[in-house]
Amino acid sequence: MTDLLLQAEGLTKSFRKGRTSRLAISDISFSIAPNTILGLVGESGSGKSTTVRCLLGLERPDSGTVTYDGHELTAGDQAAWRRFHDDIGMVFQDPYSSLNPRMTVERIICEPLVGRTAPRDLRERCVEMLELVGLSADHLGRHPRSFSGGQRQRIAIARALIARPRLLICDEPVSALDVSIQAQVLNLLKSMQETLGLTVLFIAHNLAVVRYMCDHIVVLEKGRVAEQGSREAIFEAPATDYTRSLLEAVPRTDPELERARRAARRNTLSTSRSSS
Ligand SMILES: Nc1ncnc2c1ncn2[C@@H]1O[C@H](COP(=O)(O)OP(=O)(O)OP(=O)(O)O)[C@@H](O)[C@H]1O
Repeated sequence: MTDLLLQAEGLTKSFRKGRTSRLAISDISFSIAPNTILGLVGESGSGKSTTVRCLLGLERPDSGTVTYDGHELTAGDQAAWRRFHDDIGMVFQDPYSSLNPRMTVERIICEPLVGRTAPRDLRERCVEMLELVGLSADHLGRHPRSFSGGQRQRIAIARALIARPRLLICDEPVSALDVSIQAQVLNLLKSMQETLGLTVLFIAHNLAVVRYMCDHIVVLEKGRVAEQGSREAIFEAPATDYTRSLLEAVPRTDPELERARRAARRNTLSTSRSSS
């Protein structure tokens, strides 16, 4: 046993383009402790998806290791990969394309458990999940088209959690939603994390969202880790110009983030004064 649930160590991956090969990620290392939320943040093209694909075994890294619950997955143990995949729930960016429009809500939510749970228990579990995400048994027979974006994301969350995963991977889970309902979905994810004791890998480009959600943050820049640390460290004393530029790019509508931005500027000024 280990006190870390998931570890990436030195992940490096390049893609061939014609005769040349380009590094997508280089020497990415971080770890996630159980029952915490780790944010993976960076601009488009910074390597978030490639990192997650390597973590999930969907891409084979050129070098580096992935270790889950004390077992090194990249050593090639298929049983360890299966256990890892069984422990994962995923919530994707776009609830309009991630839910099959032809399926009822009941089928969508129950799908991960079909063949693994007695049919008579499935409905009960499905209703339990619907209620947990703020919907009800009345919604079982309906199709995704009759739900708003926020409700669809609630259905996606119920589906991701029905098999009781230990690790929830959220890939930009609110960036396709109206700003007005983003907070509701984030609150739901946060309360699910706390209630169910989940470990969460949260991928996002919006720093306001990351600040609200995450305990520990890894900032990616051009395929490398620019910096990583606790939420407080990253937001109050960012160590790199890149993180500071990401902070400055967030719209000035979030008073908490505005405070963090001012603190970061103060810290930068005092650091440059003391070093000059
Ligand atoms: N299959 C691939 N073939 C070639 N290049 C790739 C492939 N996948 C990713 N890349 C390149 O690797 C780099 C990192 O891409 P990646 O998709 O991991 O970034 P990202 O941070 O997830 O971006 P986004 O937020 O836009 O999804 C980019 O330069 C991208 O073009």
